[in-house]
Amino acid sequence: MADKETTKEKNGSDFRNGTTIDNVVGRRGLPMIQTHKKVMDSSEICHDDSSPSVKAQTIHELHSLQKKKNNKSTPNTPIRSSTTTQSPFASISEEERQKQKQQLQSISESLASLTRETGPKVVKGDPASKGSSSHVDHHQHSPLISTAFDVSDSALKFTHVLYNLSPAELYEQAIKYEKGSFITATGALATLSGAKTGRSPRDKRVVKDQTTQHDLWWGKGSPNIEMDEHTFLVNRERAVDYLNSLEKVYVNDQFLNWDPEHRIKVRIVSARAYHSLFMHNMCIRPTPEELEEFGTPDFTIYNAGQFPCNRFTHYMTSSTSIDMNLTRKEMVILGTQYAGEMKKGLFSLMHYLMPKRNILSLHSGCNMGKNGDVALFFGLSGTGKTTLSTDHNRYLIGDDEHCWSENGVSNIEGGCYAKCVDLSKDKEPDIWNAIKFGTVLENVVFDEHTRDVDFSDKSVTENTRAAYPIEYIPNARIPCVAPHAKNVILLACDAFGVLPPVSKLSLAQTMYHFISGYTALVAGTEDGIKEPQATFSACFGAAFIMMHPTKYATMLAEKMQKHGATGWLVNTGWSGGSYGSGNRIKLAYTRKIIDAIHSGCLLNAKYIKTEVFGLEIPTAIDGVPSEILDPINTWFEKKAYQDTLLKLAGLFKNNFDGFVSYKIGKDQKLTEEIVSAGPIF
Ligand SMILES: Nc1ncnc2c1ncn2[C@@H]1O[C@H](COP(=O)(O)OP(=O)(O)O)[C@@H](O)[C@H]1O
Ligand SMILES: C=C(OP(=O)(O)O)C(=O)O
Ligand SMILES: [Ca+2]
Ligand SMILES: [Mn+2]
Repeated sequence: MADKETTKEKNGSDFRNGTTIDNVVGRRGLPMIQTHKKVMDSSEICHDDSSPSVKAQTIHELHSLQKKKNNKSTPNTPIRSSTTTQSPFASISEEERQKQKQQLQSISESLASLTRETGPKVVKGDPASKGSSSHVDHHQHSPLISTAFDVSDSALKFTHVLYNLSPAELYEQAIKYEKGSFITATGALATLSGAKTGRSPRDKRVVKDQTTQHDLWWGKGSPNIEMDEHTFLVNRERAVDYLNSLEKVYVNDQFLNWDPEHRIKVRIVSARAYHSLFMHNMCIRPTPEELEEFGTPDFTIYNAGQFPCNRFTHYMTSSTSIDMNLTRKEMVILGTQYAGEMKKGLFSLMHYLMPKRNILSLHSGCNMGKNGDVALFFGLSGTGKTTLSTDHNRYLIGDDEHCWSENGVSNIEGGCYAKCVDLSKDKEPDIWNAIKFGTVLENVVFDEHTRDVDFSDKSVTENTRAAYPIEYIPNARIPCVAPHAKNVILLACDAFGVLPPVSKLSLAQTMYHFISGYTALVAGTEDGIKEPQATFSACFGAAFIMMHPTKYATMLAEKMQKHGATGWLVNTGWSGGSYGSGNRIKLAYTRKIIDAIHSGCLLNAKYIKTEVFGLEIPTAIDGVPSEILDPINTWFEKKAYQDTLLKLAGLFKNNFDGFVSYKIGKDQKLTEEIVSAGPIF
């Protein structure tokens, strides 16, 4: 290569020096046309004066000009040594040198094996780029097992760290190294999450130790399947060894919670650019100054998702394991590349940390009107939190995870994670427009040539997703904080089609439905299951809570009482029959219902009470056909409606039996009211 260039340059300079044309091109074809009459002497250079010449002497230098090195304003790009400096620290101040050294040391500590004598040799920058820095941090730490001179091959190798890369850099990494990465027509990064296209709640394990055995909810109904400390360490070692065996890992240092008083520092170590970009979008992005001062993280995720867990390991029932250790402040992911595990894993962490500070963590979306009225949207996956909180007429605070403290409501995240199946530009314009450069599009199908995404195509999965930074929604409120909630909207996607499109709830009813957490999973594509499956997920997110549901319910009741919030139950599911015979309530109608809640119109509307569930339903809402407000009107077969209603009521009752013995709030009266706020039949 170098030889060729030298030859080329030689020929060029011969010509420029005024050697006769024939001499230069003579034997190689047509003579070139001479534009300069005068034959120049050797000191003159022939060039085209119309544009200034490039300020580089060599092609190498030209390429080095293309990328501006700017450590001060963009410290979240990897620090690469320039072509002229030997060390990445050569051109920076002593203070900066120390900071960067500490950063590397901290990463080395994160990645340290617990059974060998040293942390890995970490080095910053892409191993593929020639100028990659060579600073090594061979970090010493205290091992669990102390063997005097235990030098392993892994201790001799470098692990390159790609630290807080920008979306553009991560795009390049993904496209170059991760099969299945493509740029779509609107600039999003399409990726595949591999064999797992959804969460694996049955593979989630939580370490039960002296602290957590008392703090957490264990046993029947709890999402916390126990594992012991030792097994966690076995899996941690497996993940860390896997990550260190790679040529490079991605490290994201970011924040959770927009409330500055309760901000949590998280570090995510992962093997894929897809995972790094996903978390870049989903967590709060630090400013360059904040990143410089980051220090030690409060919690670390080791995502070794491409690598399976070992089924001979105790507690493992599949090749997938998502392990949470609250005492060590670590989470390990093995055997699943579904990015949602990281986001929801951190949410579980917040469901532990925040209530300990007397802050309520919520599986809800949140938005705010022009007058400062705040609404929360609780609901399980697919019930409409993201869709309904993204409202062109209101400020978006967040779509999925929030905290409610003495200061008001704050978003935990820095991004949104929207379902994309059947996404339409007309019905959901803000989400549609957010799918652009920087957005991660998981498991979608697109045209091979035009790269237009077909959102109706479920070939890979029905759970196609878009993860984008919250500021991609034009009316997002930054910082994502809001005053106390005025309306608490419980979303249930009722596939039985018997719950009213909207009901106004008493506080006791709100608690009853919050603890029940009813929605229906539609089997649809699954073989065998012909009818919808009711799911009761306490607090509308049982998979993510860490303590007993009544802990969260008590806090919610107190906050709603204190701030005078109204509870609502909104059915975003079926009407006029169950799944299969009826239809899903039109999104346009649900939006009108939500509008009427926000505006305050619905609070003072005329109500009638339903049988069995005892729900208060309005008789009229602007823009919604009145006959659909009472579901019985929409069913052709009234008997079928009654039977289905009673069937659902029975399911509610069975589910709630598990909670009747728990006290909610300070006075016994509320508990009794809650128990009797369920269906009566
Ligand atoms: N009436 C309705 N209300 C809310 N969402 C609806 C309705 N009808 C259809 N949908 C669709 O249901 C899905 C709701 O998903 P999403 O808002 O992402 O839920 P979540 O954020 O709670 O997981 C979206 O694809 C939305 O288009
Ligand atoms: C990402 C998830 O959340 P949701 O569907 O509520 O947006 C999930 O449940 O895996
Ligand atoms: Ca969502
Ligand atoms: Mn969610």
